[in-house]
Amino acid sequence: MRVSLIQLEVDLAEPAERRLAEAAEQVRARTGDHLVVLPELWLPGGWDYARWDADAEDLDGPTAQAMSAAARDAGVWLHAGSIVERGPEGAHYNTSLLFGPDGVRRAAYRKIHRFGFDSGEAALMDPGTELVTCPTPYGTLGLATCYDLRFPEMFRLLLDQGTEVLVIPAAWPARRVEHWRLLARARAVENQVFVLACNTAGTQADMPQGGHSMVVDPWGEIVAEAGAGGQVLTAEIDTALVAKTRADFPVLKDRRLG
Ligand SMILES: NC(=O)CCC(=O)C(=O)O
Repeated sequence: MRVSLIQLEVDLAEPAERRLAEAAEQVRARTGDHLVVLPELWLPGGWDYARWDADAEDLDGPTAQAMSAAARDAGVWLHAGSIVERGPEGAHYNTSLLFGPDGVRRAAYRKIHRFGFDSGEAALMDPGTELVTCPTPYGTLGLATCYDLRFPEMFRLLLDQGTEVLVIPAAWPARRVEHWRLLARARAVENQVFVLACNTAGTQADMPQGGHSMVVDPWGEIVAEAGAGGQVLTAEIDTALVAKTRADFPVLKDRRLG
């Protein structure tokens, strides 16, 4: 399958409507791809906490509607990155959305691990509680978001739910970009899955973003990697490699602790 990771250079000085229209245009331009991925919180910004309450939307709000239409127009599976979801009773979630090529929402994942050590996201967002996987014609996708990448136990659980391709949108800063590169490969190697890790570029709320979106195969090889700036990273991947890797090097059969 052909995948494209749209590493958006998020400029929060730009009006949100323009950023939404531009992102939708970039998705529409990916006709011919099978799966397109956008980063975490690319519309409200991953680090501009002050905007989150005002920018919160419901699951069928303006971002979801624009992304649904773009997925349908392009005829692609679209992981639309994440929104600030306005949940029931004043709750807020960092929720990623997956649309099928018909524009129908197939999955919504509320980020489980919140970043900030009692401030920022950890203080302002509520934690998700459910793992999310979604079957597609190209294999089962397992959804995770940014900071989740640091919690390997989550990925074992996603593996046990059939994940073959992990899709991980992020707003990961430049100062820890080597952690990002290392952990994306580690999650691929230890679970023998493809990892599609789509980061943001640019600077948000004085926090330079790391870029370096990556497509990693189940052997841990980097199939494609972006630079630091805004970029569309496209790669061909063969998801049959998941079963082949697990058969040729059956390390997962030696698990003893669950
Ligand atoms: N948006 C995030 O989850 C940031 C995570 C991060 O900066 C880190 O894990 O380091």
